[in-house]
Amino acid sequence: MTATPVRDDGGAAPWGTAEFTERLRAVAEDRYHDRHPFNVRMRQGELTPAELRRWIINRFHYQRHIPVKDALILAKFDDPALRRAWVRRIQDHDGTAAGQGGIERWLRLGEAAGLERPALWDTARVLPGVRLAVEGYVNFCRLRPALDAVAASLTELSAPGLMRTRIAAFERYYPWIEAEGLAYFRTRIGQGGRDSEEALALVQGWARTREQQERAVAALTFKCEVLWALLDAVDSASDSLPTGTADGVSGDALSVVSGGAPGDASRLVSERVLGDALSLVSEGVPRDASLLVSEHASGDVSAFVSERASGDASPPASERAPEDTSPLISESASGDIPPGAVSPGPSDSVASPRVRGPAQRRPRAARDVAGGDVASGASGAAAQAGTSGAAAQAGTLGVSMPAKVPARHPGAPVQTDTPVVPGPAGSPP
Ligand SMILES: O=C(O)c1cc(C(=O)O)c2c(n1)C(=O)C(=O)c1cc(C(=O)O)[nH]c1-2
Repeated sequence: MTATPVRDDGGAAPWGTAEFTERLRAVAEDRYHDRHPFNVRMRQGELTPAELRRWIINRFHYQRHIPVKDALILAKFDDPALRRAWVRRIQDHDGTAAGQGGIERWLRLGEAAGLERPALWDTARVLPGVRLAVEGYVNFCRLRPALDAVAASLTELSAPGLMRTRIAAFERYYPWIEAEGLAYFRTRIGQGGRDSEEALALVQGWARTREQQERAVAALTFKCEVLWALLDAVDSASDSLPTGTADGVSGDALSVVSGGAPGDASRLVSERVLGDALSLVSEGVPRDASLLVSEHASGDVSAFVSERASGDASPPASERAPEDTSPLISESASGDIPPGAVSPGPSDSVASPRVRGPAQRRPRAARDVAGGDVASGASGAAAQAGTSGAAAQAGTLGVSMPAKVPARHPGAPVQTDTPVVPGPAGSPP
């Protein structure tokens, strides 16, 4: 790395492309979840069938939200060529017809491991920490500028190598998982390599100032922490712990927290819901990045929240979805009500986890911030918010609903319009 040149205005000069790229790759190398003890045990053949099934169920929650976050990113692009390129990611996961795509392949992985499809679709079985990590990522991509959201996807630079190792480990140590179940991982080797190289080119082109480059590095660091936190939750799960609570509640809380929603919005939510948790979480958000959210999102968010706070903007009850309309409910509704999933799947027996020291489980950045504490604080808030009678209402509509349907906290912000950005040839997002 070179010494930092200083511009005339006192700001640091941008890194050259090679140094910027090296810094991004260094983040992935230092903090990627291939180093997480759960992944280490997976590749060493040490996971029990119950642990692997727990991972498959919880990772599915991540998988099913990838196209959701990609749709949020797509909506930021003004350039048709860029949208055409990005929409392929959604198709990779959703397929272009029923029975295709990555989500389908992950469901088949579940079946190959003895899990019925409803067990994967059932969000009530998702661990609270996994729910928070995934919603943190989705909301990061919802609230941040395109540069940050695309940079966050750069963990995929490291994914193909992990896939190859995982396939070899599954074939060697977990032969009880039928071989065709590994199609998901095989397909991702090519897709992940292509996606990450495309995303890297975009980020290199967009991040022209040092500040933008640092934002990209911070976004990638955040994403590594998302993946790490997800595995922490899976690794430390125990039969005695409850699984997830209301999707919308925890998600809305986290959208404020991880997205760094500014001004009125964070004050309102922190007073009403999060209390100390908010201050803990905001420590975990890269500082530079949260400043940027304020730049881009503050107007929209505060306008919305003050409307909500005054009460004037609430739609009449007849216009509301059961209990309340939450972007997070609708975001995950497609999965909550999967085609043909009328009942929860069989319960997977989850083996008692091994006990490990907490310090062992997180990369440096995650140990230094309060992510774990926040997760429990935010999920506690979520749990208090309760559930609704939406299932009963949905019954009258002839659709199956999960037993628990989340209520959204009235003070939580909804989706904000992030600025639409031009393609690579335009000015940076
Ligand atoms: O199994 C893994 O370790 C792993 C990691 C990642 C990643 O690095 O974000 C992704 C995936 N898998 C994956 O399957 C996938 O579709 C994917 C999309 C993205 C993304 O951020 O856009 N990451 C990943």
